Amino acid sequence: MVKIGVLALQGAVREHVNSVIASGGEAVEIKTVDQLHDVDGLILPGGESTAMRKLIDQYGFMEELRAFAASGRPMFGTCAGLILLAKDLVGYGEPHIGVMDVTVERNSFGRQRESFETELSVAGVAEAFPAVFIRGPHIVEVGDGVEVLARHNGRIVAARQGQFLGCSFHPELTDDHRMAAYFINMAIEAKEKQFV
Ligand SMILES: NC(=O)CC[C@H](N)C(=O)O
Repeated sequence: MVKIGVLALQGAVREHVNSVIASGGEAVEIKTVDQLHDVDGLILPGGESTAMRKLIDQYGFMEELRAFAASGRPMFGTCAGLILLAKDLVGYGEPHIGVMDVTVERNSFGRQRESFETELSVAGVAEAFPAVFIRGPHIVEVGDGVEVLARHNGRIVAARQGQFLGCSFHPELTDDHRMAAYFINMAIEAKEKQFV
C-alpha cells in the first residue's frame, strides 16, 4: 500500500484524505516538513494559493517541496495546488514551487460562474467526471512532455507531466474518487520503479 500525504496548511484537506482512503490508499495530513520524508506521493489541495504560499514560507516548506519533486515522487495539485506547481503564472511574477511545465492563469472562470459543476472527459481517468470549479485557474500553455487530460470550453483544465498531475477543479468534493485512484496508481508505479 502507498501512503499519500496531503499538504495541510490551508484549504480542502480533509476531503482529499477521505478520497484517498475511499480509493484504497493510506493518507496522512502533512503539517510538518519531516512528514514529507515518509510519503510516496503528495497532494496539494485547493484553497487560496497566496495564503498557502505565505504558510509554506512561514513553516519552511519551500525547499523541502522542491526536494520532494526532485526525488521523483508524484505530486497532484488541485486548483490552488495547480497554481503552486506551475512553472509560470500569468501576470504574477515568480512562480511558487515552479516544477510543472505549464503556464497557469488564476481565477479564469467568470464571475457569474465562479462556482459550477460540469461533466468532463478526463483522459485515462473517466469519460464523464463530475468536476466542481470554485474560482479555478486554467492552463494557458503546456511544455513538451505535458499531456493534456481535459478541457472545458476549449480551456485546458487537467494535465499530466510524468510525476506531476494538475487540475483546475476539486475532484475531492464529490463521491467520485477516480482522480484519487489515478493518482494512487501513479504513486504505486513510482514506488515500484525504485525497486527495479
Ligand atoms: N478553489 C481554489 O483553489 C481557488 C484558487 C484561488 N482562486 C487561487 O487563486 O489560489
